[in-house]
Amino acid sequence: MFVTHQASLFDVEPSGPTIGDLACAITRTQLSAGAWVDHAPGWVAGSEDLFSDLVHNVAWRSDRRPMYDRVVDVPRLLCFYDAADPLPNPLLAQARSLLSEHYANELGEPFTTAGLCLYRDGSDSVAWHGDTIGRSRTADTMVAIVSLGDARPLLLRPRAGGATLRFQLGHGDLLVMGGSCQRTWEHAVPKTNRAVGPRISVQFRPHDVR
Ligand SMILES: O=C(O)CCC(=O)C(=O)O
Ligand SMILES: [Fe+2]
Repeated sequence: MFVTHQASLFDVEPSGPTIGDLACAITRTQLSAGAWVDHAPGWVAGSEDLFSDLVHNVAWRSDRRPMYDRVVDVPRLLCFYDAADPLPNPLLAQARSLLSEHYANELGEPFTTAGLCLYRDGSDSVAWHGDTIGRSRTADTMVAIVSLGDARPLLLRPRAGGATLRFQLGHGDLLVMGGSCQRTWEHAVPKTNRAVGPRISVQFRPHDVR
């Protein structure tokens, strides 16, 4: 495989990965315009095994997209699992069920799809955007992100202008964007010159939200 990753000393559990109790772990930050973020650092403990399973066994593909007068590689590898597709590791199915259960009342529907991104190094990134394809263009919803591998900052900024928030995400952390967040805020994972190892982001979304 093309990526190398050094296991974090703090992240290797002899018993393998385990998922924590969401109710105790989450801190909510209320944002402007009806948006919010929930953050649970280290939600998946011992996530190193899960990370290395996904790095090696997911059918990662690179996407290309038009930019100005050229077609360029999207700077990260991707794999998308629709609601009916089996997830590549049982822990992801468990995470999705726990998230669906925890947010059932507030979200009113389960998380169904899983989008996986692999940031191979600091030159992989995602530019400022909201996940506004589908119902999230017009309605409140949630996008739940589980981060594995090396930490990278996920930035959030209000579309109306204002200060940028920064969440350093990796090593089993959970971040959930909710309310109007996809419409009224944008998020990004910027490139960095720092030496960073690979990171995997798993995004769980409800039906017809991308
Ligand atoms: O890397 C992340 O956690 C964010 C990915 C993202 O925003 C997206 O794929 O829509
Ligand atoms: Fe996104």
